[in-house]
Amino acid sequence: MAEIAVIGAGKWGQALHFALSQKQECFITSRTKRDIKNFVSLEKALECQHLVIAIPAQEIREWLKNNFIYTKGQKILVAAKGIEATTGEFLNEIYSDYVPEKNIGFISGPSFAAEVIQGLPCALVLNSTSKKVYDKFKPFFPDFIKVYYSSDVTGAEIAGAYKNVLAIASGICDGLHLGNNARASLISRGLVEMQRFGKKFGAKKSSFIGLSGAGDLFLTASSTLSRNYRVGLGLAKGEKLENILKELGEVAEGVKTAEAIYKLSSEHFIYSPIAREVKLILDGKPPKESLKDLISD
Ligand SMILES: NC(=O)C1=CN([C@@H]2O[C@H](COP(=O)(O)OP(=O)(O)OC[C@H]3O[C@@H](n4cnc5c(N)ncnc54)[C@H](O)[C@@H]3O)[C@@H](O)[C@H]2O)C=CC1
Ligand SMILES: O=C(CO)COP(=O)(O)O
Repeated sequence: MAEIAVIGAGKWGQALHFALSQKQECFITSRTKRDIKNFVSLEKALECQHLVIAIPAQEIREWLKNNFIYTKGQKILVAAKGIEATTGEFLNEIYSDYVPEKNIGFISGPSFAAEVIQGLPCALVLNSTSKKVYDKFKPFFPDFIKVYYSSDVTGAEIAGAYKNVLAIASGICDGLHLGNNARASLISRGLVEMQRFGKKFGAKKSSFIGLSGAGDLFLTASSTLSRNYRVGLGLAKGEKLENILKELGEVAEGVKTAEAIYKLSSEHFIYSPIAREVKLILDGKPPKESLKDLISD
């Protein structure tokens, strides 16, 4: 029996499959059959003792409900970055109905799939309340990926999800040609904003200044390799969200996560001005107006 399988063969699932195939056989599965080495059925993948699930945040509740059978005490790694828009629940809350906390971990950190699949160097954080999950998965990773451990699941999750919203904001800023000064201000204020949001949910400050927060934010908010950043560029040009997403053809988690953060910030009275303006722009507010509102007191 193979030890490890990736579930979800999108960009990130395929990149993780490539990485995890360097030292051992790694299976991969998805809802549509793909021409990838070691592609197997879901049933076969679920027989593995170690699973990496790369299904987007907004889809995972339904997927777990309809497909997931947890009977073998498998160890699970969650690769998605997002907060469920309909409920405002974090991924660890959704998964807690299916997998015991001691057997689950969450990946965070700056890691464009397009670079990982070329074997370029990368550093990730494996976040779990149980270090045993890290100890189990770490040996599976190839030499080009350095994997750190953190127990701050909430901090990593919030950082990974929030940076997607800030990447949209940064794309808007660059799309409006506001300059490097404006983008640097936006990113640094965004870092403070996500930290403030995280504090409300018990996240550790250190997660936001490390790889999971600043690392992933700096990456995503300054590169056209980021889908979320590209959504921002499109919005700044006045393109319709629907058309931007159609053209993208891949998930941009920041879109729905902006809704989730807006909801949670309203319920918990958290000051989240950048995420709020991103949500309003996604709902149709002209980006230039948002900017005025952001810089005026
Ligand atoms: N692409 C990247 O560089 C990185 C992506 N991530 C995160 O990983 C997650 C997945 O992203 P990508 O693979 O890049 O997106 P993608 O858009 O390339 O692929 C998404 C995959 O999820 C599958 N999927 C969607 N709905 C499904 C459902 N209801 N049931 C079963 N499968 C379903 C799709 O078939 C597709 O294979 C996202 O949360 C993203 O934020 C995290 C780090 C890096
Ligand atoms: O999370 C990512 C890199 O760490 C990928 O970001 P995008 O989904 O914006 O492409």
